[in-house]
Amino acid sequence: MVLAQLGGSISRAIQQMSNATIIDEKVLNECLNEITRALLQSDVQFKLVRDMQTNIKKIVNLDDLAAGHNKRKIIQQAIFNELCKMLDPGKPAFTPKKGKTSVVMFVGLQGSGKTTTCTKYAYYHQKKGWKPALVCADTFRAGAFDQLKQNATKAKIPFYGSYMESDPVKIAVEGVERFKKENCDLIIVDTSGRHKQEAALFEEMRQVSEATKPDLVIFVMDSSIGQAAFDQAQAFKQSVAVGAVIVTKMDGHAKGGGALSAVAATKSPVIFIGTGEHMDEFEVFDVKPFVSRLLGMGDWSGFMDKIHEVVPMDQQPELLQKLSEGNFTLRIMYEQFQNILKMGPIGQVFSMLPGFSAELMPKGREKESQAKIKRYMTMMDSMTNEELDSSNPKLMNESRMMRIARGSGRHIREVMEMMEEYKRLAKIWSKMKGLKIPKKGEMSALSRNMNAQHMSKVLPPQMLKQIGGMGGLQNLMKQMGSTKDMMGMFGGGGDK
Ligand SMILES: Nc1nc2c(ncn2[C@@H]2O[C@H](COP(=O)(O)OP(=O)(O)OP(=O)(O)O)[C@@H](O)[C@H]2O)c(=O)[nH]1
Repeated sequence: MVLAQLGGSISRAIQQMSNATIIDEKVLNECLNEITRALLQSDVQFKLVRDMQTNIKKIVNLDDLAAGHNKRKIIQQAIFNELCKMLDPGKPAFTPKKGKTSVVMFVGLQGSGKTTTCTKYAYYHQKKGWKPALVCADTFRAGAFDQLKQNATKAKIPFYGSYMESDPVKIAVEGVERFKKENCDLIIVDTSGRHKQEAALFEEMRQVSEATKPDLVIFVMDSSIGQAAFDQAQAFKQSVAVGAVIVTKMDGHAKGGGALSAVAATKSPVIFIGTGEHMDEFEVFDVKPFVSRLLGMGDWSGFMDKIHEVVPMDQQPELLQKLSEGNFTLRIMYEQFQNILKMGPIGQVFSMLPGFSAELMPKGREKESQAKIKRYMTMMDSMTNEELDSSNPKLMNESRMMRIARGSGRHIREVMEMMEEYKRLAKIWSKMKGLKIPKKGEMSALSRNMNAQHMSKVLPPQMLKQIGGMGGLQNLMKQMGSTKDMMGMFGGGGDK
């Protein structure tokens, strides 16, 4: 999970606040100071952090919060909203349409990860049914074409470039023309990342842009530069119409928060983040689900998208039906683990599950988590059908656990640990009972289908009263426009 340290610090600050018997000015200030320290450590600009603190204190007027209301949830919601505001540029980015040819030009400084990111972007869309192609118009860096060619070949994506031609504009125009003729619907042009002088670099970008008329220019930047991203993003924006940003190397640096907030301040939307060197270590950046995952509140709709992506179509209706019945058996957990092992970087998937805190899956510990999942599955392979399909927690007594431990060559302590994990997950998923889950391709329907009745099952009763009961909830949902965000905000069925 990216920004695990930042997310963990914020979640801990909120948790400590909620452990206080009375949440007064002092307790709130301590919580906010903790969050301020974490944000500054993530290199978020001081002014942005100060404004956030001021806004939260304005919103959360403790005197107005009558005793008994869920102050923690309300403060968490205020923190959630302010973090979203900090990361949201308030401007959507162009999104390519399948079947309609789009030309996307990548710009960014050498070392930012641009060439790798071009291929990740192409690969991501290829998996979603686009017909992408890559054009290497970086004639400055020797080896740029070879690198793009190697990446493209590995990802089985058509590419165009030249060892002979030195004019980047010529190569770009030829490449775009050729792939238009081949009916590619997403033509990606990689440009030079370095020149002797910056002016020459910006001039070349302008010429390539002039000649290829891209539908979207994506600026790629390395998150390790932190808040300095503001100046760099502004500089590129002044020379070519940057329409979106991809922030790379979010897996390696603690300064990612600074980079993300700085880019938002330039009003350029971040559309993806790079989370590693591999092709699938590439995540859509959507502010609310990102902040929701950061705070360990999960990202239900993102997880459902993943389920649709990896669960075989014929298994989906039955699995989703069982989940919506809130009947989370060990067999479902086993099937989930099988799917999760197929879904790609575990940290990315787990962070979408409500209740899996950001720190639970820090980068580099995925291997350990993967091994744990496999151990759990080995133990479940020694279970009977009755044990796998039962939702009666009392069924699993000591002698059964002894038998399972012996059968799987594990210690009974490990079986007990697995059962504890199962009970925790079952509790989280039980809150999803009755959730209407749309079919594949209608994920946005999740927000339409999840009407107030379902939401009222997930929200804490005091919160429902606070909102003004069912009527107030319907009204709030209309304002929110999308209940999937609300799911994230109210913990998405998290077990807190
Ligand atoms: N850890 C990590 N490494 C990354 C990420 N994105 C790119 N890289 C690595 O960063 C290094 C530089 O990436 P390149 O794709 O060569 O990008 P570049 O240096 O900007 O080269 P040009 O685009 O040709 O200017 C390579 O080793 C990549 O594997 C990321 O999200 N995480």
